[in-house]
Amino acid sequence: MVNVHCLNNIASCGLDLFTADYNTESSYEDANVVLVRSAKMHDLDLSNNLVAIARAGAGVNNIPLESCAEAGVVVFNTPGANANAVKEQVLATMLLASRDLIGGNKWVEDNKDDADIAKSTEKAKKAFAGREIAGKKLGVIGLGAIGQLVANAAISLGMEVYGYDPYLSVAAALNLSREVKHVIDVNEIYKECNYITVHVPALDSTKGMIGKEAFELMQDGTVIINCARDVLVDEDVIGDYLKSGRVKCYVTDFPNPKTANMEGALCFPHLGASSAEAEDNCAIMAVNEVRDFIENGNIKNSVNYPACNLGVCATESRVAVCHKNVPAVISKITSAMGGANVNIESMANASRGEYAYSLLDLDKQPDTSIITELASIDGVIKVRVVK
Ligand SMILES: NC(=O)C1=CN([C@@H]2O[C@H](COP(=O)(O)OP(=O)(O)OC[C@H]3O[C@@H](n4cnc5c(N)ncnc54)[C@H](O)[C@@H]3O)[C@@H](O)[C@H]2O)C=CC1
Ligand SMILES: O=C(O)CCC(=O)C(=O)O
Repeated sequence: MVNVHCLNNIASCGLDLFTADYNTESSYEDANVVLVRSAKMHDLDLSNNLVAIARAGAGVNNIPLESCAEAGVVVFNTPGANANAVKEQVLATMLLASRDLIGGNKWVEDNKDDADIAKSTEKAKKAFAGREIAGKKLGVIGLGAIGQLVANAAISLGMEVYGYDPYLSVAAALNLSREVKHVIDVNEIYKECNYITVHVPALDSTKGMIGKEAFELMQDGTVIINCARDVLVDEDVIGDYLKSGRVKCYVTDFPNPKTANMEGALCFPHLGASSAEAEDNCAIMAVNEVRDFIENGNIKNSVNYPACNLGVCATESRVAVCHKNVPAVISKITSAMGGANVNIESMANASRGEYAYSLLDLDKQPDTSIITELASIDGVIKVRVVK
């Protein structure tokens, strides 16, 4: 039985994909697999039972990736599975920041008992007039799964779009409308754009990336949309720029005591991925990744171990080894197998930074003494008999 613990609500259409070999009611302590959305895992212990964590979503800043790698816990995410939901949220908030639909709706709510509301409407509405987004310039910082969808959608809405992503993947580049102006200096976006939306991961290198220097370059009345993570924008200084009018509106999906009380901030309670479709997509992708890992040892969409795939095991046994990416580990593994007269029928190995992963298909079941021997090799982190 494989024990699964869900730290957050995971859509049932995903959990339903687990067969009777999985117990989805496990405690965290007994879990072999953890499914998570935004729950913070940095202060949780990583038990020896744990082999995989799947983030049903994109951002993994709530998971201690390095400690997991060091403990042989493979962490997955679900790239692109919630991107359309966030794209739609960005478009909606761009419109809300341009047309005072929220103020107008509140006015109706406040005047709902006025028998003459139809007449007063025509007088009141001028207070809620706004501007159109067509013809305006949008800067998209980060052209991954979400950024590219936002950029393309904004083009179809008649905006002029600037995109910035120094690590743009070939796949993302191919999906991007040719009308998006790809800039190599992010300052061009700060100087030129009326709307700026950020879609990068929260990393040490991206924290505070939209700060004083960026605000100083912007035009008066700039709208900033942050549906990525609060730490990307310097929220200690943005209040001053909202007061001065340099920034007209700061949309954030990550309210905190500072922004929730900030005039000019339009805050939402982390709703970007909260659509039924995104929740289903993420749950299905996460469970499929976990099942392929547990049942076949294959790794796809990990954020701390390399991709590695040997398909479905057709030999007597398969062993998976998480290890350090250092010399001689693989030769020691193969000689331990040879010494025990176990033949390696096929093998896959891949590395990612300091860590590596090997899958070995064997002609016979290795006995426990070989597994113990493998586990004791210097540089080996975790050994799992997959079949
Ligand atoms: N509000 C919400 O509910 C959601 C928020 N997110 C957030 O959005 C972020 C982006 O999500 P995806 O587009 O799915 O991820 P992604 O991994 O597909 O795209 C991220 C892009 O950022 C680029 N990038 C990295 N550093 C950069 C830098 N310094 N400057 C410019 N570009 C840089 C990468 O090259 C990549 O193309 C996630 O990391 C997460 O924090 C994601 C989904 C839902
Ligand atoms: O699961 C959620 O609602 C949060 C989604 C998110 O922030 C992400 O995928 O990075």
